[in-house]
Amino acid sequence: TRDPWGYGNEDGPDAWHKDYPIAQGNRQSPIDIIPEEAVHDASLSPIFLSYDYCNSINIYNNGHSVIVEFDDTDDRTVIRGGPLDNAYRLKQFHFHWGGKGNHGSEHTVRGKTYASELHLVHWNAAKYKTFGEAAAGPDGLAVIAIFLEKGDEHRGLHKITDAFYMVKFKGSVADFKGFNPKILLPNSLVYWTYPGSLTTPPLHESVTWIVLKEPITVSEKQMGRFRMLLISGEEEDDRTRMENNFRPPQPLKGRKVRASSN
Ligand SMILES: CCCCNCC(=O)NCCc1ccc(S(N)(=O)=O)cc1
Ligand SMILES: [Zn+2]
Repeated sequence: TRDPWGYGNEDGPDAWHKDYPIAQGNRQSPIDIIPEEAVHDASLSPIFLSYDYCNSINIYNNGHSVIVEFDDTDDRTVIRGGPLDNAYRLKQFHFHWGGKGNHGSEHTVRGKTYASELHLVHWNAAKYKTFGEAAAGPDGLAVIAIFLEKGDEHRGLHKITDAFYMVKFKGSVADFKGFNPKILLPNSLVYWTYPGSLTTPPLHESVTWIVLKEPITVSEKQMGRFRMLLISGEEEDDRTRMENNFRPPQPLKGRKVRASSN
């Protein structure tokens, strides 16, 4: 059975509010970021990523995205600093992407879209007992968003795109050990931050967003690998490609976007 929601005409972002009324809430994500309107906050410390003992466990296709999961049973892989009051543990990362061309990101910058957007999802294990609980709490999650811009090939991305053949179908999972997402970071950790939500159902307003200003570049060939993933299960007749799995920008509703200095 397929989740009642998706990215098609009938079950896409404009219909989500019927099952998830929070879709029309006051701190929904993504948003369009206007750099000139971001408040420069000198009190915002740099983001610290402690990813040295990071180890991935598996890669799976949930029919909405491709997800790499991590062992989050201790504080071995955390982010701290910036807008965060304590350490947040890395749980998973996943992507959103388009069809052809340069659309596919969720956040936009003065209306500019990117080919894809990577989300590194962390949860507040100091305050919540489980990820599921944190995902529903106002300060439960911290997601680092990284834009993927079309350009030269990204050498770190190959390990992930080479594994996609193992998770072509919805519901498929495969071992994926020893991948450290540190290699997916751009040179600069300069960021924008604002209070928002999950960008997919259940759309909980539980995310402190940390959007890096500097994109990483990926090649058209690498983006093509994402589009070989399917939203259909192996047993289904249809072979529907996984693409355009992004939610468009949502109303800011008076929220402040803050900019870091470094
Ligand atoms: C099986 C019961 C699970 C309980 N519910 C778990 C749950 O709420 N999961 C939310 C998963 C999720 C969705 C969207 C993002 S995004 N795109 O905003 O980074 C990040 C993480
Ligand atoms: Zn996401």
